[in-house]
Amino acid sequence: MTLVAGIDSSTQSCKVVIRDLDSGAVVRSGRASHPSGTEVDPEFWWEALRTAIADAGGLDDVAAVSVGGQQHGMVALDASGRVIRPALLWNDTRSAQAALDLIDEVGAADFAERTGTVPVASFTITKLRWLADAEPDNAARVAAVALPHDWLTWRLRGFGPHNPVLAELITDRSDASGTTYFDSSRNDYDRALLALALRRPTADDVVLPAVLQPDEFRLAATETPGNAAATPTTTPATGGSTVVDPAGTSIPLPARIRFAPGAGDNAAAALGLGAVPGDVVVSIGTSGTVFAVTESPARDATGVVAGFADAAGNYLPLVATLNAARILDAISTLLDADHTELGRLALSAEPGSAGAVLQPYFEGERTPNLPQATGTLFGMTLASTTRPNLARAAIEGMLCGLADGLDALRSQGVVASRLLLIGGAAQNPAVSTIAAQVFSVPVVVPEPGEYVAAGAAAQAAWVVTGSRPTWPIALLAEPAVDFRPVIRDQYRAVAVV
Ligand SMILES: Nc1ncnc2c1ncn2[C@@H]1O[C@H](COP(=O)(O)OP(=O)(O)O)[C@@H](O)[C@H]1O
Ligand SMILES: O=C(CO)[C@@H](O)[C@H](O)COP(=O)(O)O
Repeated sequence: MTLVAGIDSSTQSCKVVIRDLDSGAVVRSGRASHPSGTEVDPEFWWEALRTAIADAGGLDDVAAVSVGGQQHGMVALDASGRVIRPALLWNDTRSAQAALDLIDEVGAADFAERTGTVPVASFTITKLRWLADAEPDNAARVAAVALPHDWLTWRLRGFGPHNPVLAELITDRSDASGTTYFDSSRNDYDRALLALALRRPTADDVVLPAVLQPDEFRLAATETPGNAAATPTTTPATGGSTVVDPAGTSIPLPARIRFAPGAGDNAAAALGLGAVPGDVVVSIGTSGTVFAVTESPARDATGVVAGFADAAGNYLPLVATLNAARILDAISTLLDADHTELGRLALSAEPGSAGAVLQPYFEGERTPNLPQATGTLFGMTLASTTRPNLARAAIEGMLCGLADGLDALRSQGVVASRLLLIGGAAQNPAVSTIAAQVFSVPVVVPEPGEYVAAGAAAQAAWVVTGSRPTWPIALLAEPAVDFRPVIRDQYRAVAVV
């Protein structure tokens, strides 16, 4: 049996799945938590990755591995391969003004034309401009910029401060397209935009990860000519090699293990689900995302739809919200209920929550672009202010933001024949039931699973066989369309945009 490993280094945790290459069956898995906060030292991700790999029984019998991860986070490295400051994550809104400044300087239409996307605070380019303005000494030291999955792949291969070969950073089109200094039509970086962000005359000397094709791979540092700083040793049990890290953080890896390019988490999920044109994926994790695989790029000059690339050579127009599963976490805590009880309460209320409407901008919002916003509960009356209505209003408000996202995708020509609901909160039956009331498209809930890690595992399989695997997807539920216009009508009536 040939095994491949897929990793999802997401906002809240790191998940590892080991799959059988032929059938796609999950053979074993592991996970570990990430610290909370919108600014995180990448060493915590590395530590969580090591823990999750150990929890999954190690990688010493896998043929290939690939890392998917949260998009956009700024991992700035100096010339000695050290992380200059904690990474700013996709949900850190401090670069909102930097986004406005860059749009002023470049123009929204030009940004959309050159990169597919108009920047908001989430995107890497705005974080680099924030660094240049707020921490110029740190900005002056930037020798390379990586994304979370690029940096983890580099570390896993045996590079790092102990072996700082910046030129060995690798990535893929999907994650590169989330920087807003990459043009996924030309498959090349826009270094003029990068220089503008860093306030430098040129950024030609800044190392950016090499963008690999889906069937391209790299080997470990010990097996990469000219990069032998990490001394090879032999692992007796497997006859393989160990990537030695003087900091004592080695992960045993088999000889000749292949490292696939990795991907942004949403593109990896699309791959893991086998999404095809006509499928729209709604992911409800820390972020809420709505996206689709398309054959041509989106270029939305209004900035609502991000014109990303996918991980298989197509495109991935996407709308993201900052407020998704954690709204349900917060309301569960408020109601002193666990997720199961929250769902039970929500389903005991009527569609429309008796007029209660939760606009869930608890962490500011990205879509609509309101980084300073806060959440608001509208429609409080003696009749509506009950635990069931509040539980339902939380789910309805969260889903209405995503339904607006689907409308925006459609305005870019995306066809929605069915909607695949994934992510931590999709496991709640109340979420899928209410989704069938909010979206006027058939909803399909795949079996609970780590679809980002599944997509990364598919990338790993791809670099072993040379072609994309077709692994089956089991469905958990297909709730009948039960569209209740009252939910979106009420939400629209209170909309702050
Ligand atoms: N049954 C459930 N109902 C509602 N929320 C849930 C449920 N199970 C998990 N979650 C929430 O889903 C989130 C984790 O989802 P995940 O997709 O792994 O997030 P991320 O990829 O952003 O790290 C957490 O906020 C968790 O509390
Ligand atoms: O910013 C985006 C997409 O543009 C987010 O989707 C991040 O990629 C984080 O994803 P999760 O950790 O919430 O799954």
